[in-house]
Amino acid sequence: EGMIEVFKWKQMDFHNRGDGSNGPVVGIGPVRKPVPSEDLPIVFPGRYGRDRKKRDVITSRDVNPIGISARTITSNDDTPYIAYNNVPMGATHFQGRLFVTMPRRRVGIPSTLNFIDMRREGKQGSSPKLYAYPDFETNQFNHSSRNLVSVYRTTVDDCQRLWFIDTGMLEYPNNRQQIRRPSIWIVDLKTDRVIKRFDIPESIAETGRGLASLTIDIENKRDCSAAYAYIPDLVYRRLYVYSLAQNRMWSFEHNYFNFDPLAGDLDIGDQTFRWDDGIFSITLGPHQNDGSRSVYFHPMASNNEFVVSNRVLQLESNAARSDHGNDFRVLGSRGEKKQSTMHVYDPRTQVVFYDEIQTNGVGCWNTKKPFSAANHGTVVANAREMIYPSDLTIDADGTIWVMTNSMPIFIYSTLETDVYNFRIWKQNVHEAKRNTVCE
Ligand SMILES: O=C(O)c1cc2cc(O)c(O)cc2[nH]1
Repeated sequence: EGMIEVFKWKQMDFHNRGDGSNGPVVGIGPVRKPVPSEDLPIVFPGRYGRDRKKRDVITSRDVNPIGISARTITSNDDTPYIAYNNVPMGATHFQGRLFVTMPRRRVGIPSTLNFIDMRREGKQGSSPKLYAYPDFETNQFNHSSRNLVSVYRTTVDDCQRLWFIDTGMLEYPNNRQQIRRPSIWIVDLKTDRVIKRFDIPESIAETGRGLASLTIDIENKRDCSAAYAYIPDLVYRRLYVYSLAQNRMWSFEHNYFNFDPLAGDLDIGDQTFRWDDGIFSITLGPHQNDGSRSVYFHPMASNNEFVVSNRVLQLESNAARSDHGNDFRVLGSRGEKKQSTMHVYDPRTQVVFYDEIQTNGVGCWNTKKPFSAANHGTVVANAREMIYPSDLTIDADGTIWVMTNSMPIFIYSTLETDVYNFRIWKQNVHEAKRNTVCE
């Protein structure tokens, strides 16, 4: 019942900080060089400008809304590791490796994509150091235009591939720099080789700023090339579709991708602030007999859930329609103060599990029951130890993984470095729904 604390950190640390202090680690973790499938152009900092005009205004994430400046450690831009600046965001488990992302929202982040080797360093309640993935060099954004800049979250598909978006952006406060095109990456987890990198065209997404997650739709495991990625853009409030088979991308717009102006006032970790994040998380229901499936989605600054068929999204010509008719539908409201970052449908229990940011916990909805506030349950809520659940994933064994990262305190106040600020939790899906309305 509830969630089990797996790891906790006061500050995040790395096996390779890049400053020689603990030296490159030899003989642990994958050492193969990733091989991108295409020649990539060199792109210079500033080429893509700061941001598109519409949102050139400073957002509440840049400055404290009541004017008190949060602690910022800038040092100089070359410092490879500044412990305080490392705030983990994503957590995805695959066969003993737990992938942990560290978006580059400050300087001093040695590697944006990392993993914990659970077999070597899986002791419950410990604070393991991170290994860069697929290797340290690929994480050095200033060494090559082929390298990673900033990753928010990852996902593993049914073909044992790790997918993620490199936003291509250094998201420093009041100084965002789009240093190369945002790109979709696919890594084969059996070989740790990069098997695909797709640069997202400027005609689709002006910047990579709001590309914080993606969801992969594969109709049949025997055809791994027939994969679609559904990508919410929380800043420009669009839903992008990438077809691996066609190597093409298209973009949907809909009012349902917008935040709810009445649900943007948040009170988390003793910070009160207003956010305007639009469509944020996408999850897929079960395959129907005709192969179609429901695509559930929600904006973050909203209590509402919506749904569309994957067949609608998969047809590029639908994206160009000015009127989507009834293709996109409102499911309903989860209830007051039920804003959510990530959510995932679990096929074993037919339950959707989701991060709740205002209650600092995990909620659930059994898809066999009508979508009503009364049918949403609480798996766990803990305002002291689960401040701001930033990611929720479910692995192939039916284990839920949750990252809590105290993000609002980092942005608007100061993290205490002698308390545990970051935690990773887990729970079996059947246990998670036990004694809740989701049974
Ligand atoms: O992943 C998130 O929670 C996230 C990323 C991101 C980037 C950004 O520029 C925003 O304004 C909000 C935001 N949320």
